[in-house]
Amino acid sequence: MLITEKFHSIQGEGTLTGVPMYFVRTNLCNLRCKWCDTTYSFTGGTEEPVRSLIEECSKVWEDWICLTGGEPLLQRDAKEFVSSLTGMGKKILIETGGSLDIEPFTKYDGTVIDMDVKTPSSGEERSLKKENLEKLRELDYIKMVIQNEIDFSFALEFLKNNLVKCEVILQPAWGTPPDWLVNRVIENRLNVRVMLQMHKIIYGEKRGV
Ligand SMILES: C[S@@+](CC[C@H](N)C(=O)[O-])C[C@H]1O[C@@H](n2cnc3c(N)ncnc32)[C@H](O)[C@@H]1O
Ligand SMILES: Nc1nc2[nH]cc(C(=O)O)c2c(=O)[nH]1
Ligand code: SF4
Ligand SMILES: [Mg+2]
Repeated sequence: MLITEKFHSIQGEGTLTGVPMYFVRTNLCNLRCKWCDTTYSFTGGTEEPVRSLIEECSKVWEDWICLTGGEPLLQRDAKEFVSSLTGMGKKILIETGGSLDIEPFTKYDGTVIDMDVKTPSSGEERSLKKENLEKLRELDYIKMVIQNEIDFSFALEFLKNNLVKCEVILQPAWGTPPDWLVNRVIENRLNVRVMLQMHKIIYGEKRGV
């Protein structure tokens, strides 16, 4: 697998926020979100044999591995990585942009999928693989990054037009006032969760945290 970085931290986003995890960040992404905070994963990277990555991850003290990127589903060995480690009892949170087929990764009990539905401010709002919506399980969740009123309206429309079985998280694009988003959710009586990127609140905008 082509790797950008690996580090120990707590999960900073989504329903598992606060849970200690070992992060494996793969290199390369097929999307180019305008506000992407991880553009350093677009180039470079170090090729690491999947077998040695599996061995390394099987030995970490954390119950959870966070497989992120870049776009981790682009990696040919991602399935082997997930099937081997879940087979050994590790749990894996997979962060994906939503444009690639998630089905192979929903077959394992030990996985949770965090799937973005890209909003207009990303410039990638047409990238969603729609079939993925039916494949999400109850424990998975959808994340929409909200930067402005257009994104919020997009989220409203999306939730009106799609039957979503799992939790929906609205995450302010970093720098967007969270109180604005919370007020919009309340005004619209939206049953979603608003969550911030806690690792950036704790450490600031840094790599490897
Ligand atoms: C860096 S991406 C990597 C995984 C995958 N490519 C994806 O987009 O889900 C991890 C998460 O960070 C979010 N993210 C990236 N830049 C952000 C920003 N500036 N503000 C808020 N969330 C951001 C993405 O939307 C995604 O949910
Ligand atoms: N602590 C921490 N939590 C995260 N959750 C998703 C991340 C990501 O960049 O994919 C991330 C990250 O970079 N750090
Ligand atoms: S899909 Fe994820 S890694 Fe790729 S550009 Fe968008 S936020 Fe960044
Ligand atoms: Mg990040």
